[in-house]
Amino acid sequence: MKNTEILNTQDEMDHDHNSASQETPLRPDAFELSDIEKIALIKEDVNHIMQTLGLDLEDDSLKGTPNRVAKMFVNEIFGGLHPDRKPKASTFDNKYKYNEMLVEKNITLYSTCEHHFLPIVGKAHIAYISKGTVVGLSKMNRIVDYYAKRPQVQERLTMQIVKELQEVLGTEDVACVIDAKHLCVNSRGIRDIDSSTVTSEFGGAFKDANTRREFLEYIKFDTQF
Ligand SMILES: Nc1nc2c(ncn2[C@@H]2O[C@H](COP(=O)(O)OP(=O)(O)OP(=O)(O)O)[C@@H](O)[C@H]2O)c(=O)[nH]1
Ligand SMILES: [Zn+2]
Repeated sequence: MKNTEILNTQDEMDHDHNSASQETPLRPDAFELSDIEKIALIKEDVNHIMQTLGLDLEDDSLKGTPNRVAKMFVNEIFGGLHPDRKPKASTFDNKYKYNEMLVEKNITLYSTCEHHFLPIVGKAHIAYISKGTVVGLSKMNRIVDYYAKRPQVQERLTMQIVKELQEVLGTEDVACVIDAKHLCVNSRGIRDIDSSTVTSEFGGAFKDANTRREFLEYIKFDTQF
């Protein structure tokens, strides 16, 4: 049986949406250097780590690694640190007058644990109930991807996704559940390959038990095409 660690942010965390705990901790000078300058500095740092480990940086296969890791950090796995990369979420009037919940489920999630810089891999499920505005479906996947591309803890990631969609949609009625594997738990340390972590954030109408249950029922659908 799957051993699932439940971290229910709804019950256990502070719900003040302006609280600093939701913000990724960044220094005030975080964006003073350009991406190109950051890549050059990180390349030197990775070079230093590899030298310390005793690796031969003249080796054909290793010599490009410092540059590859630096580019990957700045442009890919930590690319979501830069606010310029926040996806523009195109919204529309709810002219269809669709007033039920909309669920975008099984959104593939790749993030990085901020404690060990190891991958977090999982699925995010989002629901909202329109108060007059709708958002393009793919924008929900893009918002997940943007906040995932940071050093993260799963609790903060879940809350950041909900807060962003609440702002974009102009409603509190947004929920997110994430089920993810942390390689820092699965592949090192305790090395429990089967455990995964579930977090949830239920805003507005989703605090109601029936509405929440409806969302949780939909995400159980085993959609095959
Ligand atoms: N709450 C929370 N904890 C996380 C997350 N990702 C990793 N962790 C945990 O952060 C903790 C860091 O604990 P430390 O004791 O400083 O790290 P460690 O010595 O490497 O611990 P072990 O993993 O137990 O070997 C570990 O228990 C991780 O499992 C996350 O998204 N949320
Ligand atoms: Zn970790």
